[in-house]
Amino acid sequence: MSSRLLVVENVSRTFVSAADAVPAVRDASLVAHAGEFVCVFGASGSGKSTLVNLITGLDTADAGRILVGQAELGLLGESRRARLRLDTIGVVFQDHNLIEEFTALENVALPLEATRNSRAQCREGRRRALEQLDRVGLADVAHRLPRHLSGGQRQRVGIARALVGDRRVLVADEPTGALDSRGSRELFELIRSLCDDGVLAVVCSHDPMCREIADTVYEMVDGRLHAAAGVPA
Ligand SMILES: Nc1ncnc2c1ncn2[C@@H]1O[C@H](COP(=O)(O)OP(=O)(O)OP(=O)(O)O)[C@@H](O)[C@H]1O
Repeated sequence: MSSRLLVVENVSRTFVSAADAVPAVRDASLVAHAGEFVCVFGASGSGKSTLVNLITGLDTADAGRILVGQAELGLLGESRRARLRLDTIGVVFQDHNLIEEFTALENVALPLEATRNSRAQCREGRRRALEQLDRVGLADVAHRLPRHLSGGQRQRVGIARALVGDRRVLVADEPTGALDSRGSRELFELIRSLCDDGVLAVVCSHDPMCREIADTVYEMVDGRLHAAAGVPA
């Protein structure tokens, strides 16, 4: 397999309040490569969203280390972690989080416009956004508002937005939670084809279809990550 893009090494995260301490992620480790489809399979409350937040630098670990490419997240300040999300790692959630007043194209172009100001740069951003929409099979609905798209199409727009700007790592938290089984299969197959194209996808899901289609499967149980039986980690 090709280059190592993500390393999670003995990572833990406990939420402490006055009343109690919840160990949401406990001593979790995984290694993943460009072109790999990794499924983190687990029940509700097992710690998947916490892991997603740690991998994407939206939250910080109490122990252990996480490397995305060459960057060690624990050594980066908030603004450099935000930069990493713009350059390398994109996130998709169950709720697509699109801006309802913006077209599909405008939504996808948004991450690029955060760092590009001139008109020429904006035009270039739109061109690259259209390229990403084409990659997820939605070039023909680029000018539609999210409310005129199906649930599956909205998730595809979310994936295009997560990858625009040549980001190579896609992290998804229950991306098919709001889709029927056909829509779920189509979305997982899209993610599969993006991986075949070199993207690393880490998909947290409790959908058994995700396990079937992934290259590597981890199970998350009470915050602990286990390589699923019979699957090389
Ligand atoms: N900010 C927080 N403060 C306190 N406890 C939290 C916080 N976030 C998560 N938890 C707790 O950590 C544990 C893991 O939650 P997490 O959301 O990561 O699980 P999950 O597998 O993503 O579940 P779901 O699919 O239902 O979102 C749960 O017991 C949850 O209540």
